[in-house]
Amino acid sequence: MFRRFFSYYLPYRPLFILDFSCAVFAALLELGFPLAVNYVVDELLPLGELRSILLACLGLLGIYALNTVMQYVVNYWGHMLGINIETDMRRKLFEHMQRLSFRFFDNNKTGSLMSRITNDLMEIGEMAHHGPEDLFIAIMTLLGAFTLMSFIHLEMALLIFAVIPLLIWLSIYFNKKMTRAFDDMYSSMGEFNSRVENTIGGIRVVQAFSNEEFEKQRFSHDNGRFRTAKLLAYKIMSKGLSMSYMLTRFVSLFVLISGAYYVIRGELTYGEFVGFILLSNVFFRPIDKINAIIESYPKGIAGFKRYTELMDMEPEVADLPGAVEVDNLKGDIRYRGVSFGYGDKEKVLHDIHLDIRAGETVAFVGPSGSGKTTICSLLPRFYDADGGSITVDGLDIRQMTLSSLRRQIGIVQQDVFLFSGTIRENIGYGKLDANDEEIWEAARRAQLLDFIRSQPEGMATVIGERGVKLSGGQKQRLAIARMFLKNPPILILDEATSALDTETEAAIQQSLAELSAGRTTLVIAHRLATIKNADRIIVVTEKGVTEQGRHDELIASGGVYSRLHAAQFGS
Ligand SMILES: Nc1ncnc2c1ncn2[C@@H]1O[C@H](COP(=O)(O)OP(=O)(O)OP(=O)(O)O)[C@@H](O)[C@H]1O
Repeated sequence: MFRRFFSYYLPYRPLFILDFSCAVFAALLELGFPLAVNYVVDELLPLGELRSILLACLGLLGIYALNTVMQYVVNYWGHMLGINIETDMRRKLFEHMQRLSFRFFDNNKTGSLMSRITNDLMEIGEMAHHGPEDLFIAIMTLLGAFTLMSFIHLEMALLIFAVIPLLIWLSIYFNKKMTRAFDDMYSSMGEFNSRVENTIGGIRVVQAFSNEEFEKQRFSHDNGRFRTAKLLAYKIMSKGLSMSYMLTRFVSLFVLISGAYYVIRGELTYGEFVGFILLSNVFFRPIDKINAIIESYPKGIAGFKRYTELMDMEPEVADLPGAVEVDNLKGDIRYRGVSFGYGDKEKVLHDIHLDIRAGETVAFVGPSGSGKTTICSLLPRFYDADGGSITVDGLDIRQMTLSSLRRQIGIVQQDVFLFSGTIRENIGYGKLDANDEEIWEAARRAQLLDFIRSQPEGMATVIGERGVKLSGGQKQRLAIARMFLKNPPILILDEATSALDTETEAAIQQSLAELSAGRTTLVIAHRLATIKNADRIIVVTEKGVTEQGRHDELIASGGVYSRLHAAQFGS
């Protein structure tokens, strides 16, 4: 894992070297200061010459000034190193998430994924800056201070050094406990974010059901759990910090008493005594640093573990080696013996055989949950079939690159998802490099012109989050305009007009008819009235495809379709 972590430093070698060398230099200057004081007290003070003392102090001022610059570099450029690494990781994670398949998003909550991209990575960034550098400097200062102290008085130095194993043991002990506590804290933070995301996203449902009280209680339960997890982590941390503080202060006291003893016995000069005290402070400073690392390290490691878990997750649906780019497909679709199930649950599709000719409009009907949507989801490879094959124009869809296949298929979903932004941006999502003329043309064909012109801001009208400021019909038209712009040879219309009133529906049906002209169109419908004119109706039940044919033929055959029709319209 460490190797993997350090690989993120590679692009920033010069920055790392700069930061590291400044930090080492600053640490050396820190060590030099007690020696200088020792010299001033023992050599210059007895001479009684203020001038040379002032000169020496001027030298010290120089050391301080230099150190100030070093500190700035370490703080600013060092953090820049951490921020760069954090930014790279965030970009990689985001890019990786874009590749992950539908099933992954079916099983993971949005809030918890967001928490990984934001909080976790912030902690990793802190660790990336402080971790290796601070550890190295801490060890270096510790050994440097010890060497200098042992030159002054070996016995005292050895006694102080004896405390180190105890401090390190304390660190390791608390570190382990804290890693676990922070792991829990981040898991509950993910859960907590999911809850917030869900409730705020669904606030309209909450208010419509007057369930605010219920949501408040659920929220405060999760909030409480998060608080407990966080408190536990900080309790462990505080115990560790207090123990090591107490220990270091004991040692300082010990230095004072034993130093005074040796001065009285004449084994130590005043200057050496002062130098020793200052050095013992320098000696313990790295321990504070180590404690700081102990605080950030488990958080960073917990975050990095969660990060690598996600990064190691391979997309279930991906390009096969040698997959080809396809373009201008005609849309001749064949399903051969296709079976599919979501996870460990019972299979939804068994041995599906379908032949859809290029340019044909077929409508899938059947009882709810029979698998109509699932059949269509396999075509753009949102999920891969477990068995059998699907071909378009004679080529297996697994032999095509995912992106080129999906460019050939347009989907108008039941629940149109619009991004917060302007009308123009949302139509333009169908073809990112579309010019104004193309966008206006798409809007015209989707019969959106009157609406756009009635808005004071026109195309620049902001439609609110997920398009809340639009009516159901306007959202549908926007989705249709997007499709005109994308202009794919294959279309999937998922219940596209089920939520609209009769008049709007008729108008939208007209746009849809225009949209589907010349394209292979798969319609998933419940409203049998809207699909009478389909070239073919395919009836899907739990048993698979049970009937297919034109409306009149299916009514005449007296099967499932005629019963569904009778149920909707009366016989
Ligand atoms: N993402 C999913 N994860 C797990 N199970 C799913 C998922 N999507 C659908 N299912 C299940 O698969 C079965 C078929 O669902 P599908 O949406 O294909 O049916 P449908 O015929 O389109 O239904 P409807 O007409 O109600 O939209 C259902 O039992 C459903 O519970």
